[in-house]
Amino acid sequence: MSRRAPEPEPQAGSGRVRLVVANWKLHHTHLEAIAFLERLWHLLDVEDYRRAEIAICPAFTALRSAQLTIETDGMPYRLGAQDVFWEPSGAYTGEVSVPMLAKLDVKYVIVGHSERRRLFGETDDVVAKKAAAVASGGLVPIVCVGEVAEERAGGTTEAVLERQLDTVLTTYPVEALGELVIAYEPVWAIGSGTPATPEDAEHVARFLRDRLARRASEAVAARVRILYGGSVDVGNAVAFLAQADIDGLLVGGASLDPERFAQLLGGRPRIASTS
Ligand SMILES: O=C(CO)COP(=O)(O)O
Repeated sequence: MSRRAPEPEPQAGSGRVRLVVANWKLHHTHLEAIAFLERLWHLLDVEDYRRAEIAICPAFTALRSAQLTIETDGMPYRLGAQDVFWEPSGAYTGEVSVPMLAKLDVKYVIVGHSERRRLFGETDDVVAKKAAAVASGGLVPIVCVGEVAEERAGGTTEAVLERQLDTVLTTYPVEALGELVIAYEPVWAIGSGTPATPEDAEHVARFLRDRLARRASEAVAARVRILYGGSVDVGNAVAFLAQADIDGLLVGGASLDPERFAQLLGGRPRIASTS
């Protein structure tokens, strides 16, 4: 099926284009990825594409198939990767580089997801190196920040976020700052079925934007897109998107099934009802 989808429109108030990202984590083979994309393309209305840019982040093994499927059918989906290494090439067995992803038409790269930090020992410095490499290579990092339950209970959420964000800003190419995407993912909300409240998430998004204004500039702070992630689903997506400083969503579990993800993107109540 070949049809043209409209470009996503900037939000009236902020001028920022909403971004909804599917992070499939360790799910879906390349065949399942193709089937998912074809089904999503069938389910979504042309109008759904005006409301948000949609990015799909499959496993590395599914990127090539996803790229071909998207290109062949002229689908409006952006491709994203879930991780990357900061060196462009070399003796780094098992790693994948930014130039390799660029050749697959990958636009976004998730860096610093809490699962990478927690399970694979990624430090703030590692996350900063990856984010800078992605931006220098002309791609857009989606930098994940977020506190664990103990930090939240101990009242150190803002200090943790500040440290995570500031480390990235220290080495990030200045000319690319406006394109940066930040995802606030409170670790306790990921996969738990207990999301942050939209008000709490907005409070943190505002905090991050203020921090960007101080560390970079007002202009950068006004352009950077801030996403919320952590137990986002059909029933709460609209409430998060209704917040002034939340420009999109980073969706895990609810992005795996095309019917569920399509409903989240365009299902009732529609995202349009927030603007
Ligand atoms: O980690 C996440 C997305 O990156 C969130 O996962 P869930 O949506 O499954 O809570």
